[in-house]
Amino acid sequence: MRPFLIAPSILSADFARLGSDVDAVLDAGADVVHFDVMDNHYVPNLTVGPMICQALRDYGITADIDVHLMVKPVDRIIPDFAKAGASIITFHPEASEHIDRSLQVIKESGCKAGLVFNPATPLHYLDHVMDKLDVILLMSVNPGFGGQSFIPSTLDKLRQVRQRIDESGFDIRLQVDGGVKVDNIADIAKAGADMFVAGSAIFNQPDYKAVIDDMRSELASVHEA
Ligand SMILES: O=C(CO)[C@@H](O)[C@H](O)COP(=O)(O)O
Repeated sequence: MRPFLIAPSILSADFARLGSDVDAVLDAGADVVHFDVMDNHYVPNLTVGPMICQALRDYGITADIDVHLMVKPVDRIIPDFAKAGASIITFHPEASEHIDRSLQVIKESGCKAGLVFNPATPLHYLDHVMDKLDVILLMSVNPGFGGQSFIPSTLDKLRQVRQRIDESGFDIRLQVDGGVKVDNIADIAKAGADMFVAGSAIFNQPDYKAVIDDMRSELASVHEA
């Protein structure tokens, strides 16, 4: 099994000092920066664009930046994020007119590509694109806001996607996002996730390292089992 990755969501970071807050969470042991892009159209909230991604790179952030596009339309913003330093770009299939083309635009921009499934989005969108995916992200809350509770039916959906990935033989990360905490991360990992996005659970605590260490101990018990 591949190493588990912890990806703090900047949605819960301190935007007034974003560079140093992202630096702090990486120093505390996070692996990847999860960058939530909301457009007040596809989701009812508005966050950040490519300029802020570029600002993090200019500040000196070298970790992978995982851009989760909650925007519609999808394609025209992809090259801007790639130029701004994105490492991974994921989008919601129902927000794209041409899923295969959006994946191709991401790959041609030099980034890893992924599809994101809301709690009620069916998995059939995976049917013809497994060979083009580096990441599958299952939302365990409805997108738009941090601090919501994990939707338990996500565990079954994770098991289904884990089986599809294993049967496909492709090298695809299975990411989960929403309500991920120290006390549920082990169950989420047992269901098949290997990349964990957590916003409020990390950024709302004073000691980021303590939370990330606790998450890693929970995850270690899954590897050992
Ligand atoms: O994309 C989203 C919400 O749309 C997430 O990344 C949240 O930001 C996760 O926040 P927590 O549930 O971990 O607080």
